[in-house]
Amino acid sequence: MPSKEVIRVSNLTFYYRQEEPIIDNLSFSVFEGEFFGILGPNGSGKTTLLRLILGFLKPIGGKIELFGEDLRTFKDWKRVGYVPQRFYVERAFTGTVGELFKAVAPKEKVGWIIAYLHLEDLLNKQFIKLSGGQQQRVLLALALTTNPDLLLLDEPLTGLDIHAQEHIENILKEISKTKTVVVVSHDVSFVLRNASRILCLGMQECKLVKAQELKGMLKELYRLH
Ligand SMILES: Nc1ncnc2c1ncn2[C@@H]1O[C@H](COP(=O)(O)OP(=O)(O)OP(=O)(O)O)[C@@H](O)[C@H]1O
Repeated sequence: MPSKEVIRVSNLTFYYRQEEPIIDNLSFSVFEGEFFGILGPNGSGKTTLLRLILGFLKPIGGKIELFGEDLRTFKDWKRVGYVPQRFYVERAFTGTVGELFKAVAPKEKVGWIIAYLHLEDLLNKQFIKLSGGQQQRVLLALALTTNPDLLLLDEPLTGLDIHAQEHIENILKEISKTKTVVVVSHDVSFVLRNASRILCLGMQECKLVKAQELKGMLKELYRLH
């Protein structure tokens, strides 16, 4: 039996300014249990695509479905976890890590995730004063508090040192055993190591490829001519 579609994007079109199309008639599906990568050069629309899937932006044309339901009527947001780019949230989170968790859910509901990601020692610290790797673990934990079936991550490794990158990658590997994971990343080797299929944005035509097919396309994707 074929896997269920967790995300279905059909003929999606989006632009901020009509003269500059960002996403043009894009169609693809993400299936249950997949580790799905989204690659593309700066400005190719990766974050925009995630924001469309999350309903923060409305498509100009086409349709998005989550768990088989049209996004326009979808309400089961507990099934979807989102880890935004760390640099975007850094200034917005002024409190301690403990306060952040308190704002999201009661202690008995987030206790498991605090233990799972070893965040106990960080609870009294201010988010802004944590290291990049620690901040990323907190953002991951916040996204996991509802125990979502689908996790969307925007550049989870950016700005982290090798040690922190390895740590986050291992956590994501573990998480992907039980959840569908969609990752936007600039780190081609990270995506190649983990994703089974990869959507490449920003080429003349967006392409959906299997990981083993990607290597031959990197020149075109990143315009390395
Ligand atoms: N709110 C906005 N208003 C107008 N244009 C925007 C807005 N957000 C993004 N853009 C433009 O849309 C294009 C796609 O941006 P987006 O952030 O989705 O790309 P990206 O692939 O995620 O880039 P990066 O790799 O740099 O994070 C860029 O040209 C960007 O300047």
